[in-house]
Amino acid sequence: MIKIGLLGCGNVGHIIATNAESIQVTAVFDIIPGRAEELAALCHAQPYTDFDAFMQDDFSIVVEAASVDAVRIYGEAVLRSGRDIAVLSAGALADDEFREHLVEVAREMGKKIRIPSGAIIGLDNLKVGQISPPRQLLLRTTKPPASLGMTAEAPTEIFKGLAHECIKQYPKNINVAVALGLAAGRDADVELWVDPAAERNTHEIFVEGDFGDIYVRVRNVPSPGNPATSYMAALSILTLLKNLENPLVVGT
Ligand SMILES: NC(=O)C1=CN([C@@H]2O[C@H](COP(=O)(O)OP(=O)(O)OC[C@H]3O[C@@H](n4cnc5c(N)ncnc54)[C@H](O)[C@@H]3O)[C@@H](O)[C@H]2O)C=CC1
Ligand SMILES: O=C([O-])CC(=O)C(=O)O
Repeated sequence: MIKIGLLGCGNVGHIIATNAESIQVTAVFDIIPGRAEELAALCHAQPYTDFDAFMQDDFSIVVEAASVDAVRIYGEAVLRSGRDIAVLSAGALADDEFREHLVEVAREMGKKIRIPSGAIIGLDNLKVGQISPPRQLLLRTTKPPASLGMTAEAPTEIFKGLAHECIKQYPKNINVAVALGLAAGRDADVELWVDPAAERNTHEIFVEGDFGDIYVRVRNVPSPGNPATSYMAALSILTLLKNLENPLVVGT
């Protein structure tokens, strides 16, 4: 059974730790002590608020469900310890210099940085863009205003531009856009909307290239502990973990 160290004991951390049927969460780490202790008690793991102590525990992969900052702070140390890292806060990799360095460290150590599809669908086949670059790659995301900590009377576009700029302003809300770009091999265009009538987190993906054109709409149910995060994002990382040791690999 694969042993994981969980970095981040918030909403996604809870979903992972309490649904970990074919994986064993041995250690959990959070900057907020109460969170680490509460989650550790739920899944019979060891709680840590000190990163170096956490890294001494017994696990083969770190699952990051914390923040863009956490990836920047701890990503390299995880890889240098000889472990893979699964990254949900993919927005950290929007910074070319940081990403190239982290990838170089992973290559040097023979380890992997794994990015799940998260709150969207189809990252696997969007990778065809690495061979046949898409002319259009647009993500239109619409969320309830409260999930971004704001109010709005009507549907309002709060950002239009490139993913690597959007993630700087909304690091808790648009990691999907950066993941999309990493898959397709180019920065995605982003339109971020808030809509007071929205009950779901909707991601619409528009792609056009020599291969044809694609339109995908994902209408995600918000997760119970954090409405900004879609429930699917937690299921996606759980699925990645469940399949790590499966000899049958489905998807590009
Ligand atoms: N790639 C994707 O499709 C998606 C990515 N996300 C991202 O996943 C991450 C987790 O989401 P949630 O669990 O809903 O967030 P959350 O806010 O409920 O939980 C995050 C936890 O991580 C802890 N944390 C944050 N920074 C830390 C640090 N530097 N060191 C240690 N602990 C730290 C916090 O104290 C908190 O307990 C967020 O960054 C979110 O933006 C969320 C949805 C989709
Ligand atoms: O969960 C979502 O719908 C998207 C999200 O927050 C992110 O990409 O950071």
